[in-house]
Amino acid sequence: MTRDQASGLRMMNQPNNDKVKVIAVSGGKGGVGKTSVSINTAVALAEKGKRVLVLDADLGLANVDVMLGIRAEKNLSHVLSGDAELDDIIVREVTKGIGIVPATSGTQAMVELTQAQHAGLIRAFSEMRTQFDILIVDTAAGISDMVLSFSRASQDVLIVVCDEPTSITDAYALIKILSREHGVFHFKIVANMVRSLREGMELFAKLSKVTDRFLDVALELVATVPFDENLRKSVRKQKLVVEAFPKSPSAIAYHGLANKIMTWPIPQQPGGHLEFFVERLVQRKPTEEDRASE
Ligand SMILES: Nc1ncnc2c1ncn2[C@@H]1O[C@H](COP(=O)(O)OP(=O)(O)OP(=O)(O)O)[C@@H](O)[C@H]1O
Repeated sequence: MTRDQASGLRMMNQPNNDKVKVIAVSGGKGGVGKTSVSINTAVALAEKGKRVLVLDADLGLANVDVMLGIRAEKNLSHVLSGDAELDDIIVREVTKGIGIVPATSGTQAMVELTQAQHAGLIRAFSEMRTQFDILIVDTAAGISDMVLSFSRASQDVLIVVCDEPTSITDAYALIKILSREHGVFHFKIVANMVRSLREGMELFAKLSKVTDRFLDVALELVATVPFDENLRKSVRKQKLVVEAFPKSPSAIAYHGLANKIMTWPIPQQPGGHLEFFVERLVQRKPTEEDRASE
């Protein structure tokens, strides 16, 4: 770590960034509902008085853009190159209490960031003036280094699954690589697009059966989101279901998840969790060369 990075991390010992909870939303497979979970839960948390930042680590702002009819001129890549500050790229017009950090363009892996970009990322977080309580990271599909870095760095990892063989196998592959190579052993499962609570529990049981058999991990079912036509209807209105149809089954489920999140412990280490998050985010996996020089 360079001197710049270390001093950037020390700067995070400020009340501004104290006690931030960081949650990654992953899933392995695309289209399982990660963005819907991230953004609706963020709004539900905001309605309960939390200040929430959603870091869109998916490709572009495509999903959120389409969902909400917003367009971002600058994104995380401008922050990494030093052309913008995090505070300046946050999209705030979505709904009161939440801000969105648009994704970096392309799929550049966090582990492939240059030294200057590493320092830029740490500086960007440490200098952030925006105050928030919860950071939700909406990761991309797949098991790219970027997805792994964000999941490894977060305090809680939510895995969204639906009842399709490919969703279950992709979620399993993600859990396997996170546990075997990145030291993540606890996963909070969201069963999405299910027809009943029972179907949600069966889906969770299917996934747990394989993880129990082959991996040393702990899974917890934290939400069952019903299949809900209102979700698609609200997208057509460029609104979120929690706002457009607050009494619909999925909105109730997102609120239930938000209530649970409010009970999860907040990190107590000095500087809150943001320092830890950024430190882990930019950590490289040791290379053969590193090992040889040890
Ligand atoms: N519970 C649900 N009921 C019905 N439709 C849903 C539900 N959850 C998500 N969807 C729909 O499924 C589609 C994919 O959802 P979403 O974009 O949230 O998934 P994603 O995992 O973020 O996808 P991607 O990997 O492409 O970013 C959207 O059209 C969304 O409206």
